[in-house]
Amino acid sequence: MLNRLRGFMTRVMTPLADALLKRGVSPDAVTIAGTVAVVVVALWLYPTGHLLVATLLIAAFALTDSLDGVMARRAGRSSSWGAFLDSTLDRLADAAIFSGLVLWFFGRGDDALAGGLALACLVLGSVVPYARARAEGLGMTASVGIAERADRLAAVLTATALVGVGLPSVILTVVLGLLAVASAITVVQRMATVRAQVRAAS
Ligand SMILES: CCCCCCCC/C=C\CCCCCCCC(=O)OC[C@H](COP(=O)(O)O[C@@H]1[C@H](O)[C@H](OP(=O)(O)O)[C@@H](O)[C@H](O)[C@H]1O)OC(=O)CCCCCCC/C=C\CCCCCCCC
Ligand SMILES: Nc1ccn([C@@H]2O[C@H](COP(=O)(O)O)[C@@H](O)[C@H]2O)c(=O)n1
Ligand SMILES: [Mg+2]
Ligand SMILES: [Mg+2]
Repeated sequence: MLNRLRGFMTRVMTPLADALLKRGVSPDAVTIAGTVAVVVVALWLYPTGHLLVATLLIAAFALTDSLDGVMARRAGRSSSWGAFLDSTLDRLADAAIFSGLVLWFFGRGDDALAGGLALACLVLGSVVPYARARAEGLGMTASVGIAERADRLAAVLTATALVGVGLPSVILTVVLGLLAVASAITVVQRMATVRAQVRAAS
């Protein structure tokens, strides 16, 4: 759903992208720095219970995933390497965010249900992009579904921030549950679209 905001994000990010390019910063550097920042914050501040600060930092750093692509396109430097690096490091960032929540809930957060649901989001959320990557590797497409990456991040980050400002933690439990279900549906949607393409080709 949020993928529709790509055009808007490009317009918002363009001045910053141009300024960074002018200073000699490469898209790859932004991809790597943004991922390292998300991973460090998620695995450090979530397990220690700093839910609000961690979420605000992660949301800011996660936006570098829009920035790097804008930079690559503005500089005419979009490359297969860049696409591979971007997608691979996205998986690390996603894994760190949900792992940080798992560590919190099974640690001092002391909520096994929320921890289990965060774990389900971690696993199902890694199958969603795998299905797309495998489809694309086989010459098909599968970039469909109700819970693509930007949707998953927006949902979990918003709910975590709300709990971080003091709202009941059941909000995050419910959102994690819905997100796990939405991720599973997205996997099924991607399998269905690949199956349809295979059938149409045979
Ligand atoms: C009480 C306090 C409340 C405060 C709440 C704060 C919480 C924060 C809430 C929301 C923040 C959302 C952050 C979301 C960041 C998303 C980043 C992102 O994914 O953007 C880039 C992305 C590009 O996608 P890629 O093609 O690089 O990625 C592909 C994707 O990962 C696929 O995964 P799959 O879908 O399959 O699971 C992979 O398969 C594929 O391999 C991979 O390549 O997407 C976009 O560009 C889409 C638009 C993103 C929209 C983000 C919305 C952000 C909302 C507000 C922004 C405000 C702007 C401020 C800018 C300030 C700049 C100076
Ligand atoms: N270091 C990078 C990062 C990205 N790219 C190119 O941008 C595309 C992804 O754009 P997003 O707006 O979705 O981040 C990616 O497929 C590459 O073509 C790049 O070249 N180098
Ligand atoms: Mg990117
Ligand atoms: Mg990306």
